[in-house]
Amino acid sequence: MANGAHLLLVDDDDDLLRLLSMRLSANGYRITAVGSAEAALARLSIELPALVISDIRLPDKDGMALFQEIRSQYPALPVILLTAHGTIPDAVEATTLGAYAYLTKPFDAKILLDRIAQALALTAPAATPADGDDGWRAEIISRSQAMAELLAEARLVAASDASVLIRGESGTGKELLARAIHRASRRASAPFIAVNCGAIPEHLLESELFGHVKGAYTGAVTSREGLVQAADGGTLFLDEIGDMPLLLQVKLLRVLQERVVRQLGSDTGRPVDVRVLSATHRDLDAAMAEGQFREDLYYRLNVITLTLPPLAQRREDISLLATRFLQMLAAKYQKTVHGFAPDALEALTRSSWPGNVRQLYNAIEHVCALATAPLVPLTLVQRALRVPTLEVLSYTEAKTRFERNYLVQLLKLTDGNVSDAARLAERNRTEFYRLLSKYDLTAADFRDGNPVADERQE
Ligand SMILES: Nc1ncnc2c1ncn2[C@@H]1O[C@H](COP(=O)(O)OP(=O)(O)OP(=O)(O)O)[C@@H](O)[C@H]1O
Repeated sequence: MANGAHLLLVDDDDDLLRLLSMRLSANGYRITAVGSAEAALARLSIELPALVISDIRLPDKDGMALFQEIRSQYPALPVILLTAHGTIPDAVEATTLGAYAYLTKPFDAKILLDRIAQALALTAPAATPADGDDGWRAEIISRSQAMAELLAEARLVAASDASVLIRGESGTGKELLARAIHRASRRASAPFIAVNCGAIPEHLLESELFGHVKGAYTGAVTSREGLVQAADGGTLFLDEIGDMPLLLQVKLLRVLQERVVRQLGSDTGRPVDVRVLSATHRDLDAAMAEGQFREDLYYRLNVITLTLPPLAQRREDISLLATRFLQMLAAKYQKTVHGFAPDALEALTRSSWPGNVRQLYNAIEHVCALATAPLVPLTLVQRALRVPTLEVLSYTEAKTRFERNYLVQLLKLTDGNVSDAARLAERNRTEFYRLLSKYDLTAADFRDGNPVADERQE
């Protein structure tokens, strides 16, 4: 749906301008229509639209010059160019400079509507809750329906004191969500203590969680309060709970049931009031079936489950996350990078992201470090995604590369034994040697320090 998005139309053809305005208004857009580049720049300085649709040929300032000015002054503003046949090369060049798309006149209104919707979807702002009270989730960047629903649920859950199990693949933002729940809860002003149960060795985890008294074990030279106690009044976040050793699971369960912590080596317990949030990327049902995770603890921790969808299932979030991360990193590294070229953003959106938001952040950090222009091009994104760029080789070059690789593979496979390699290639030795010398390959280089007896060049 158009949702009343504001579009600026720029064309010196009055009839087209009128027709387009009617069509787009009928589709729910708010339209400002102007007949020249100067008028367009004036409008932009008054009110920034969500998108500009501009003819490439304009009377005063050329449409291309207008486009370039928009690029430099408002780099995040998407532009769709309209072109007649004579100006197609300019339009193609404009897309390499960051125009979202170009359409050749006469164009199909349906295609224009599709392009507008796509461009707006890539650049739409993050959803802001209607009550404006979004401080609790300020760190969570999202605009997908899936995340909006999850956050609405999290907000409700936060008001209760129920234990919450947050599930989701690694890097989906489980800890971020736990912090947000804490911030939205009545415990917000008390501590939020995060413990990564998978990262602390078993023998240390117990004393980290419950604390110890002086002399409880060799090396316990002073008494120490545990993390459960430190979270008193607040929230204890047990990350990677699926990695908690069975023995500690029993002890944790007892603390949660009795609401009393006993330091290692002490006989007396101290009352504690904590809300427990836990997270796992492991399949706890399978862990329970295998006897690796206690069922009673599972039910105590899992009063409510929230599941963070993998990034690939909320692709609408990708361009927003990427753009925000780029802005944050550009500021951090003091680089002049404003945004992504449309095809670069599309490549990011289409990628599979098995490492989820963490992997996306790392990719953007890579891109930001290597960026040399204000608009990140597709090639740089492909590099960060480790997608090989399509290299068009001549037939001869492609054949040469193939032959060289083929010979190298054969020599590796046979440890440099030319007789065996020639046999596999179904060529005689003389011919095989000729091929090797054509590519400057020496069989001896593939032998493991032991020259093969019968391999002497003929
Ligand atoms: N929606 C989001 N908005 C902004 N940053 C995010 C979002 N989701 C995740 N991140 C960032 O991605 C990184 C990974 O997030 P987080 O540590 O919360 O994931 P996790 O699911 O707990 O990972 P793991 O299972 O590996 O512990 C963090 O740097 C976090 O700030």
